Amino acid sequence: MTVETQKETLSFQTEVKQLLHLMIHSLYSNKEIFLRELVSNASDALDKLRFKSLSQADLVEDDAELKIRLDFDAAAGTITLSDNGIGMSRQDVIENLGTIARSGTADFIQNLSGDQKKDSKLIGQFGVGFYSAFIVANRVEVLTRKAGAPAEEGVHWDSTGNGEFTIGAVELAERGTTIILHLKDEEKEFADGYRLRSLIKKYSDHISFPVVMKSEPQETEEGKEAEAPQDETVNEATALWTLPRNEIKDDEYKAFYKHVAHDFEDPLTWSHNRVEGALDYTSLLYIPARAPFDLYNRDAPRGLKLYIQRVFIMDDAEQFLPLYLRFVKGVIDSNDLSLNVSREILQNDKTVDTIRTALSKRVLDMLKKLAANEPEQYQKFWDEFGQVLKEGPAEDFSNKDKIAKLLRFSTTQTGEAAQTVSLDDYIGRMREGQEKIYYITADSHTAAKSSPHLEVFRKKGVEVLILSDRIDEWMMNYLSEYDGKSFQDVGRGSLDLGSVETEEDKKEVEKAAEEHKPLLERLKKALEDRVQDVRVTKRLTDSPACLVVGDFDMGAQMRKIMAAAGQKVPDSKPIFEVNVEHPLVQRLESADGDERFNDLATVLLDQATLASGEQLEDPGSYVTRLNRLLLELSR
Ligand SMILES: Nc1ncnc2c1ncn2[C@@H]1O[C@H](COP(=O)(O)OP(=O)(O)OP(=O)(O)O)[C@@H](O)[C@H]1O
Repeated sequence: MTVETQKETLSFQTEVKQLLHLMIHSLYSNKEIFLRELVSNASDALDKLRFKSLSQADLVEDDAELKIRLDFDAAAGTITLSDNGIGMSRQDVIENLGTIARSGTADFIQNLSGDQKKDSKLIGQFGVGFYSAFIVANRVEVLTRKAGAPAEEGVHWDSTGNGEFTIGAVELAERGTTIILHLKDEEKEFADGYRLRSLIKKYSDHISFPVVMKSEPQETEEGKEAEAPQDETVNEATALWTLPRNEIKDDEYKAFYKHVAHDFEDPLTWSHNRVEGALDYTSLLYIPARAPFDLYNRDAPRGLKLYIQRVFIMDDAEQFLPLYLRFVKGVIDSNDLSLNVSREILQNDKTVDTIRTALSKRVLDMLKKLAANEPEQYQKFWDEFGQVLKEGPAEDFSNKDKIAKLLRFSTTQTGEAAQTVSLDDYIGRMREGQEKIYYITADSHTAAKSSPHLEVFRKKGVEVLILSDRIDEWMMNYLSEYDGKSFQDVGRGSLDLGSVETEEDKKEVEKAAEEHKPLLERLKKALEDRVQDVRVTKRLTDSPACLVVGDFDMGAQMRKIMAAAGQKVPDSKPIFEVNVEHPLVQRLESADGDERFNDLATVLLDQATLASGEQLEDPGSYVTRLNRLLLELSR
């Protein structure tokens, strides 16, 4: 290295400091992953150079053999990893190795608990990357020169990982990046040929580029001169997805996933397919075990790594999968697209549309298989990504039945908030004579579980799906039936229990409505500003009254979503249903004086509103009325 000029000391962004601290402390038991991360970065840098050189052939200069070099010095306790890839400019280095650009990072870090065991799992949501070098090194140097830049634009970055780094200009004869790890005393064992070889084999065997090391010195016979160590490629260096499936071991699939996804946990499952015929492409799709922290940020990077004829084209090619499958990671390698595609071209390309349709089906089939063969693993998937899959019926109407099969619900039968019941399970347990799939929506599982709307279902032993995720009511707008059975919101319209309800039940309600007509009329008049109708309920056994949404009116959850989005919410009043068997309603019937009747009726309506999880427009009046009634009672 020549004399360093333009040297300055800069501070890491706060988030980097926090991440470094977290990484060093929580990934300690996985420390060997540093090598995979650095090799993955080197491989990405080579991919990027190869791509750029398609349009700028002179970028590769006279150094066209793309490779990664790994050296070590046991005496000095250093490991050196070099690539002749795209390299970085001074500005690139400051941005890439001093900051984290992903939005939401600060919030993510804020939410860490400080409990190393828990946090080490969470870091999987982040991806580890370059900073993992500091797990084993107490000083890291980076020497890099951007492809195409002159030798004097080399950059030297140097840091002990303690909040600051220095950056200076040096002359570098070759393009690309060299990373020198000065190992901590207790990690010096990594500066060993066998150890490094085995780590490369284990984690980076099937990346697309050769990893070259010097051969180990041979034992020599006395008197003979030792042969000088030779360069040798220590990995297979054939991109994994290009191999036939039967030649790939599960461990190799898993290692490759970690390389592609920068994840340190195994994937839940994968699907590797070669399609030939009208279209010719290979896909290798993985389902991760853990959601990234920014899964719900719809602008966060997502998508597959796109290769065309084995040449890397871009990361995060989101056009190959619909948004509701944005958790899928992997590679698509097409022989039909032109090497000079851009994101804009991909957006309007028929071939891409066809591939997206096929890949969506493939992912759904892969999930179906996982659910059938490894239900516990599927449950893990659901807990992490279920909410995203719920966007599916709206986004991908043609696959809505397949998606519906994959949904999992909490129900009145399980009594727990965990979503574990499939629609097939539900149908398998339907009561004789039950024709519909019943569900309830509410803001929270607790509110849904104690909703008065469930009373008659409990009495009749009919299971009800409990939907309390924000997206649920919206999703149900797109699911009208499953397996020939229609869905019925138990809080909407007139209740149809099919033949679970006897003729007698029906007659009784009709009779009650007739008998209590004057009460219903009086209630309607008293509450006409707030309800569209008053009727005798079939829903309640224990509660005096409840609110029902009209068949074509918007439910409470949707109203809230629309209001939060600043949209105008259509005006509609609920239907008020009363349980004429209930003593409070009977008392209402015998109430004399309009004031007392109105008080009691309004209190019942307010209570029904509260029980449906809504807030009262005028809570103060509710309290005043209730107190007045309580005082009367104690008189
Ligand atoms: N060997 C390299 N050559 C060129 N650029 C590199 C190299 N290593 C890292 N970089 C640059 O530094 C950036 C940050 O690397 P880092 O490993 O921290 O994150 P990442 O690879 O982008 O994401 P993650 O590893 O979290 O998926 C990379 O995106 C890349 O631009």
